[in-house]
Amino acid sequence: MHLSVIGSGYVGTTIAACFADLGHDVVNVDIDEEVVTTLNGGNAPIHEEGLPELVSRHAGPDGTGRLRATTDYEAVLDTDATFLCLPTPQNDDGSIDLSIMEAGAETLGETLTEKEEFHTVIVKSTVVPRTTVDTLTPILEDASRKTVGEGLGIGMNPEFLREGTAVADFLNPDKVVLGADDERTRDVMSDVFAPLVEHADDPPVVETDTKTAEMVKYANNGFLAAKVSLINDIGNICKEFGIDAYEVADAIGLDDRIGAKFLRSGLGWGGSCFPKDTNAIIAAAESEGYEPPMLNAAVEVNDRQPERFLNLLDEHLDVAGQRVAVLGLAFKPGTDDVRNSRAIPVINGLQSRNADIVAYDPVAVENMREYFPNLEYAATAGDAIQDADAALVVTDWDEFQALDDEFDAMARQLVIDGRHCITPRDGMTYEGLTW
Ligand SMILES: NC(=O)c1ccc[n+]([C@@H]2O[C@H](COP(=O)([O-])OP(=O)(O)OC[C@H]3O[C@@H](n4cnc5c(N)ncnc54)[C@H](O)[C@@H]3O)[C@@H](O)[C@H]2O)c1
Ligand SMILES: O=c1ccn([C@@H]2O[C@H](COP(=O)(O)OP(=O)(O)O[C@H]3O[C@H](CO)[C@@H](O)[C@H](O)[C@H]3O)[C@@H](O)[C@H]2O)c(=O)[nH]1
Repeated sequence: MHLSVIGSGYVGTTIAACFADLGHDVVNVDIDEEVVTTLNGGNAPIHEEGLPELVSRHAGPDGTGRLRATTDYEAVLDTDATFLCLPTPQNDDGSIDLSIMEAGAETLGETLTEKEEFHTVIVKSTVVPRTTVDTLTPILEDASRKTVGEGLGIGMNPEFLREGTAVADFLNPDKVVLGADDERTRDVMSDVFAPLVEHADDPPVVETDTKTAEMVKYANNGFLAAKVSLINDIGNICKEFGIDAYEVADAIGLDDRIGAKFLRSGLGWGGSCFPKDTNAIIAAAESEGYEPPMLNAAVEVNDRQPERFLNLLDEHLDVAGQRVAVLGLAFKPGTDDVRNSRAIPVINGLQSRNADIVAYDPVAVENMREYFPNLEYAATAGDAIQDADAALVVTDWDEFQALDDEFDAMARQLVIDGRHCITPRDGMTYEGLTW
C-alpha cells in the first residue's frame, strides 16, 4: 500500500521506516527541512537502535525507494492512508495542547480536497478520549469538504513503542490496537497492519472504537507510570529501614500478577510521554468532574524523587562551591532525548545549591545544551568524575556500570546512585536512592 506519515519525529520516522521494510511505499511529510534532507540522504534524523540501517536500506540514493521525505503535503494525494504523528504537548495547566494536531489536520484536509478517491486518516499521536471524533473529525471534514464514511475514513491507532528500542518494539508489539467507528476504516487499517501482524507472529489485534483506543493508550502509560511510582514509594520505605528495594522487587516480581518488569526504583520517570500523558489524562478526567487520586499520587511521588536524591547528597557534603559530576542526561539509556529527564530537576537543584557542576552523557549532551547552555560538559564519564567531590548517577547507561579505576581520580569518592547502576568499591562512600 501507499502510506503517508505526517511528522517525522521519534514515532513518525520509526513507523515510516518499519512500514517501508514491511513492503509498503511510504512518504514522510515534515515541516522541518533538515529532517527531510537527512532522511532523503538515507540517514536517520534521531538516535534509535536499528533505525539507521532501515533508513539507509529504503531511503536515499542507494535505498529501495520505498521511503522518502518531503515538506510538501501534496505527497499524501498519491497515498491510500495517512498517519498523523504530530506532537501533543501539554499546556501550562497540564491539559493536552492540540494546536499542532489541529494545524496538521487542517493542512491535511485542505490538501485532500484535490483527491477524488476515499482516503483514510489514522491518528497515531496520543490524544485524550474523544479528540478524534470531537476535534479532528470536524476539522478534517470542513477542510477537505468530505464526509466521514463517504470520501473520508478516520481511525485511531495508539503507539506503544519505547524510545531506545523503538524499532524492535514497533516490529514486535505486545498488541495492535485498531480504533475505528466504521467498517471501511477498520478494513483499511487491517490492510495497513497485515504485514506487521504477519511479521510479528500474530500479536493480539484489539479492534475497538476510536475513543476506547485513545483511552487504552492513557491507561497503558498511566498504569506503567503508577507502577514505577509505587515501587519508588516502597523503595523510599525500604531506604528508611535499611532494606534493599531491588531485593524486594526481585521477590515480588516473581508473582505473576505483579510481574518483574517496571520495578526499577530510583529517580523516577521522565521522557516525552509519561509526564505529559499522565498530566493530560488527569486534566481530561478533571474536566469531566473526576479527580483521579491514584494518578495524582503517581505524579506526586515522581516529583519528589529528585529532591530526595539531592537530600542524600546533602547528608554527605555541603555542595556549595564543590565539584559535582552528573552522570547521564538522557531521560533513560539508549536515547538522546532529554525531554523531562530527571537530570533537569537534579541540575536545577544543584545550581540552587551553588555547586560547580560538570555533566556527561554519551549521546544527549547536544540536546541538554538547549536547557543548560552554560553548563560544563565532559567528553567522557572518566573526565567528568576526575577531581569531582561527588558523582551523581542519573541515567542507567551500561558504561557507568563499567567505571572502575576512574573513581580513583575523584577528589572525594562520594557516589550517589539514582539508578542502581554502580557497584560500590573499597574507599567509596556510596548511597543508593532506594537501597
Ligand atoms: N516518542 C515516543 O516514544 C512516543 C511513543 C508513543 C506515542 N507517542 C506520541 O506520538 C506523538 C508524536 O511524538 P514524537 O515523540 O514522535 O514527536 P516529535 O516531537 O519527536 O516529532 C514530531 C515531528 O512533527 C513535525 N511537525 C510539527 N508540526 C508539523 C506540521 N504541522 N506538519 C508536519 N510536521 C510537523 C516536527 O518537525 C517533528 O519532526 C505524540 O502524540 C506522542 O505523545 C510518542
Ligand atoms: O522500572 C522502571 C522503568 C522505567 N523507569 C523510567 O520511566 C521512564 C520511561 O521509561 P520507558 O517506558 O522505558 O520509556 P518511554 O520511551 O518513555 O516509553 C513509554 O512511553 C511511550 C510513549 O507514550 C510508550 O509508547 C511506551 O509504551 C512507554 O513505556 C524513564 O525515565 C525510565 O528511566 C523507571 O524509573 N523504572
